[in-house]
Amino acid sequence: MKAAVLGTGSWGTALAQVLADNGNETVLWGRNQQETDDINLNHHNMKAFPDPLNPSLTASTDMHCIQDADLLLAAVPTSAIETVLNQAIACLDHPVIVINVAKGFHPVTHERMSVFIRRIMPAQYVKAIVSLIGPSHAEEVIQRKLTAINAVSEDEGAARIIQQLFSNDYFRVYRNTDVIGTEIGAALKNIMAIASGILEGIGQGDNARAALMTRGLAEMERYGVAFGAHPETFLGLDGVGDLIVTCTSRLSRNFMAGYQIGIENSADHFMKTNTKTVEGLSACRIVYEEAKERHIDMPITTAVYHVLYENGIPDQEITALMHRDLKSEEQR
Ligand SMILES: NC(=O)C1=CN([C@@H]2O[C@H](COP(=O)(O)OP(=O)(O)OC[C@H]3O[C@@H](n4cnc5c(N)ncnc54)[C@H](O)[C@@H]3O)[C@@H](O)[C@H]2O)C=CC1
Ligand SMILES: O=C(CO)COP(=O)(O)O
Repeated sequence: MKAAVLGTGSWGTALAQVLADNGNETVLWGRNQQETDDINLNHHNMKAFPDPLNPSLTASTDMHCIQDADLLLAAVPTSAIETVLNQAIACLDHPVIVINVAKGFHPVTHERMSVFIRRIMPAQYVKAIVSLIGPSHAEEVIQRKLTAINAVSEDEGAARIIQQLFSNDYFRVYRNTDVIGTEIGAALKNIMAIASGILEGIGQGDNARAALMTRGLAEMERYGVAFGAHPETFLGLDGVGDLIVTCTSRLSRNFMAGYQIGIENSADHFMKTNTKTVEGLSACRIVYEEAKERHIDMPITTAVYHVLYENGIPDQEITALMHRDLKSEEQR
């Protein structure tokens, strides 16, 4: 198989290395010449990692590098995916399996990533769409540390191909057909990771984090089910799995965003200065708006929304959450 990976960021580079480790010819497309030179000449992507890369990886800033690929893996943030896929479409002349790894929603239409990709990719260029999502810090995958993730598609044959293609000694791929539940789980856990970082930043402890993760999971499931997800999906890699890895780790940019906001007891400075990919910021806005319209009870998302977008004070939002009407709380 020849694979083309769009994006020379941390996740694109790490997944390209998994493909290269498995013997696939793999090229990365990126917009930054310095990064593609670093990959081609030094077998490094210093902007993303200090670790050396599989030397068989190549990179290019010319989108024509995707032309003979069997597989197109989009590894750019949700905010950039439309621009980048449109550039890719202009260079395609044959059908490919499209893999999405972004966790979030289209910033304007609020579509899940696979829905958005299906809408903008001309049907004659799409063999299948698969989301490859799960608890997976790129910093660990690049060091070939053990990771398990889901290949998600309604097309079980395509999910099976992706499962075989990526699985190896350190990377184990499961399959799931609940596209709605997995994509919603992978997006909403970023909101909970921001909340978890806030708790850490304001000096709360393990009890608070356990409560947040448990109630956060209930919220993710409630939202997902309202959109047609299977509730059991949220007990899998794209629910509780990804929730654990991001709510408890300083490798998570969403957690670290929350941590800074918690320390400062305000999101003001962070929102004005952040340049990193923190998908939970736009996911929070989108989920807040969608939940409001559909009357889905999302107390943690609402509190994070107040902090990020309405100058809410983190410790006051937490006090308000603790004083919610007890009668409305279910047992779990
Ligand atoms: N880093 C990780 O551990 C994981 C990331 N993801 C998801 O993967 C997606 C990408 O994340 P990362 O690779 O970590 O982000 P990153 O910030 O490390 O890299 C993003 C890449 O996209 C490129 N890019 C951004 N805007 C662009 C534009 N307008 N045109 C062309 N290229 C553009 C950047 O140049 C960079 O190469 C996100 O949705 C993230 O949630 C999912 C699982 C793990
Ligand atoms: O999705 C991830 C791990 O599964 C990466 O999390 P962050 O985007 O918060 O770094």
